[in-house]
Amino acid sequence: MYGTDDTLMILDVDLKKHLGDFQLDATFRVEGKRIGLFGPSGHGKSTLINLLAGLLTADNGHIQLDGENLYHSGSRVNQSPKKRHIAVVFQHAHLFPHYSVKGNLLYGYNRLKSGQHKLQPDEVIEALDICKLLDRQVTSLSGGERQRVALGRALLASPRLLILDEPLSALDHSLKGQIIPYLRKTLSRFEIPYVYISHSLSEMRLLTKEVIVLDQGKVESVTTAEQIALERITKDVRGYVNHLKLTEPQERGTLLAYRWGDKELLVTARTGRHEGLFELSSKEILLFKDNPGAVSARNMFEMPITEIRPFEHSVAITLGEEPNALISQVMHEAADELGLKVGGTIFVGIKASVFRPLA
Ligand SMILES: Nc1ncnc2c1ncn2[C@@H]1O[C@H](COP(=O)(O)OP(=O)(O)OP(=O)(O)O)[C@@H](O)[C@H]1O
Repeated sequence: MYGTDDTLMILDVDLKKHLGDFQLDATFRVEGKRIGLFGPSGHGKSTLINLLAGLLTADNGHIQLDGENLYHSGSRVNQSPKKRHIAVVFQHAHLFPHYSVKGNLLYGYNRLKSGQHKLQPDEVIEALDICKLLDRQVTSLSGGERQRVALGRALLASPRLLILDEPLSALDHSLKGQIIPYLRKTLSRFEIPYVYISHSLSEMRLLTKEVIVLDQGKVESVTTAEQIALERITKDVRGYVNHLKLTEPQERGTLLAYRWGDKELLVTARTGRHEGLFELSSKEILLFKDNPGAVSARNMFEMPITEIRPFEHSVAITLGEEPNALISQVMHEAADELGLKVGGTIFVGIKASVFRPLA
């Protein structure tokens, strides 16, 4: 997790909306500034955010943002989208084709009254690394560049709430990997609260804190992406995916060595000297009761056991403390044989080849 929580947004929603055969019946109250809206396709995420932004009107209910009614059917309040000051970045960046990148970026900014500008163009342009694109026509941009410009335009409109509606889903895997760091950096730097919509749990974990889970038009829970990931540990073939931030590699023969807390991790160089986030599945962390001596795993440490959580078919074991904690998983029988205890220690083996760069 990153950023501070000093500008929390309170969003209180109770909405009903009938669309053909679909019924949205969403009730939740969430406090935070990095909110996720998560759920399978067709379960009402876009309908809900269109209602929040005022692009669609509910049958009845209310939307309160920081105590102010944006919509309240009982009191006949229904603020226009413009008055709500909510900016939306859609899946396909809807840029104005007849304006340059600069023209697009400044579109909302130039329409604000003085005193309404929360952010300045230079800082947004720098954070999104789009300085070299300013004079380009938007029709010549790549998908990732278009999304960065769309995000910059939305931020410069100084909204009270930013909605990101699956902003990465139209991009291929490697472009996603490139744009996620910009999103993380930009969204954590500027104090604009946002709602991030996706059906990717990985994006939810990297970009949000509180998560509203929609299921068939209803709010199933308000939770965190970490909690969802943990609960899926036995259902997901990849188990629980640990994210490790590794920088400044040193060469160690054919491997790369990264400093990780007080330890050194040896990693196979798959994509050169990658710096940033790496993924490591809970299934790829082997546990040993005693030091096994010579093994093929290049990484072998003794780590403290800080939490043990039993799930249906396996047990999740947290090793070490944040920001260098890892979650491993073993079957219940193995957990018994290993004699795991919170406060005890265990030997941990990880092959150098199992770390995957996120980009
Ligand atoms: N105007 C409409 N008339 C009838 N049904 C609609 C209308 N708009 C949306 N729906 C239906 O409402 C349901 C919810 O749609 P919505 O777009 O909100 O889902 P979603 O969770 O955003 O899905 P996705 O992740 O695929 O974007 C779907 O079954 C959709 O077909």
